[in-house]
Amino acid sequence: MAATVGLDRLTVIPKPTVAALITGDELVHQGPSGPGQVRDAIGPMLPALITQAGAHLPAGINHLGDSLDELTRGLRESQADLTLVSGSSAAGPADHLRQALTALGAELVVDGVACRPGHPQALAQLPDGRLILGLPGNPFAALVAFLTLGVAAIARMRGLPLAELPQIAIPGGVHCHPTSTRLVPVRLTPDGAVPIGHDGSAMLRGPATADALAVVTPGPTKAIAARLLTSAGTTPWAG
Ligand SMILES: Nc1nc2c(c(=O)[nH]1)N[C@H]1C(S)=C(S)[C@@H](COP(=O)(O)OP(=O)(O)OC[C@H]3O[C@@H](n4cnc5c(N)ncnc54)[C@H](O)[C@@H]3O)O[C@H]1N2
Ligand code: MOO
Repeated sequence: MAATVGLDRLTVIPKPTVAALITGDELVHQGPSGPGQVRDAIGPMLPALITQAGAHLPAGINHLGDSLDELTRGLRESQADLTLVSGSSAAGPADHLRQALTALGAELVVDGVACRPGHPQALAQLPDGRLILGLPGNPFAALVAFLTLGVAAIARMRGLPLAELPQIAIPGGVHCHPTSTRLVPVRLTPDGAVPIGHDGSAMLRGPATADALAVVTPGPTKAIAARLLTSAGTTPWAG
């Protein structure tokens, strides 16, 4: 098309690159989990999310143990524009993200987001400008964190505006959180959105079977309308 209108030089923005570091000594990657084990549910969902957000994942999914050294090395060696780290965003003895960021001289740009699930997410910038996004270990919380800060970071790296979220009625109402924005899996009907439950932060059943997520603003009681996270190309539900 550029050639047909006689253009010889074009400004292009390359697709951002993303790396994924999945941490957790308790994680297994095949078959059912045994005592003290958890099947990794974040690694399998990230490639499609990253592609839908418009980025590449050239080095695939990397699995790390729960040590500060391993995480610091993984972050230092990552060449990606945006590195995702799951499972070390909180403040427990095996949660090393903040210490690793300090060791690398990173600036913590966002330290927690007032949303449920997903509030321990963190966004940091290394001295050379590359970004690091901490995803909470609970799988629905990790999904929400990617959709909240991950999609926004990738959109801005691509020079794109953030998607406007349409409003939708919730005829039966939905409970608000007093101080945080709730992300609620919903089914879409001709009358509006209907919450489908199974929305605990460790659960993927609700989001996996939802048509979209309702973005419910904080309030004292129930909301009868919400914004809808469903715009094409940015969510797992886009058709
Ligand atoms: N002092 C605080 N502690 C915690 C807070 C807080 O704000 N302050 N928030 C809680 C919330 S909410 C969440 S969510 C978790 C996030 O913790 P981490 O990101 O450090 O994650 P872990 O503790 O390693 O894991 C939490 C939970 O998820 C399981 N997990 C981890 N990775 C995976 C995976 N890839 N696939 C499936 N499940 C995974 C892990 O086994 C744990 O059960 O922090 C709370 N604590
Ligand atoms: O981010 Mo946590 O409970 O919201 O899973």
